[in-house]
Amino acid sequence: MYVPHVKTRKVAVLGFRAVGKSSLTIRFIDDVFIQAYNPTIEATFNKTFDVDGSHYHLEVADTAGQDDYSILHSQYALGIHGYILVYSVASKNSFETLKIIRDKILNVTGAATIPCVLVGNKSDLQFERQVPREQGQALADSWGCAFVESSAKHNERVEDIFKLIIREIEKTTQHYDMPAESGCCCTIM
Ligand SMILES: Nc1nc2c(ncn2[C@@H]2O[C@H](COP(=O)(O)OP(=O)(O)OP(=O)(O)O)[C@@H](O)[C@H]2O)c(=O)[nH]1
Repeated sequence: MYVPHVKTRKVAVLGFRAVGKSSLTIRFIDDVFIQAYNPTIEATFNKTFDVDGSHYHLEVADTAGQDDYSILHSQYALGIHGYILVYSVASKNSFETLKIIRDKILNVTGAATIPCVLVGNKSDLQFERQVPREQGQALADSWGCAFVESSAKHNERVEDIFKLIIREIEKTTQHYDMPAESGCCCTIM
């Protein structure tokens, strides 16, 4: 009997408070949207899905909202294959804060670059927009990462975020699934 090989990948969802990290995660996992705001302490979710013909078991760490002065806990820096960095298109401050968050990840991991997807969430709030799409795209280009604007509320581009992070991880980590005897090591684990 053919048993498909499942690759396990761990990602962390990081960003300023109330940008929609939990909403995106829960929309992806359970396809629901919760209007009420409940600050996250931390939560881990799991989902198995297919990307580009491969099976993935994705572990998603939904983190507490960060500000400029928050300490990045090491569990979100080590053992994570990729990062989903979320701002709200209706909050310039949340966009600026992401630059600091990414620097903290680079500091803690010691990596020069990290597999990541930059996400401008709440794209449905067009009349409250403070961050033009072009600015998001330019930041993602400067980081060499994928970019998407999403709406957890309207379920727009949500699954794409998780497919994109898998693709970003695979670009840099083809060797994760090699047998241990091959003597390979991982970059940011
Ligand atoms: N209009 C709109 N509201 C959203 C969207 N995503 C989330 N929200 C709302 O924004 C608020 C915060 O959402 P959360 O998902 O709790 O945000 P979070 O980033 O996980 O919050 P913390 O964990 O406290 O940092 C809630 O009231 C959500 O309903 C979206 O795409 N559009």
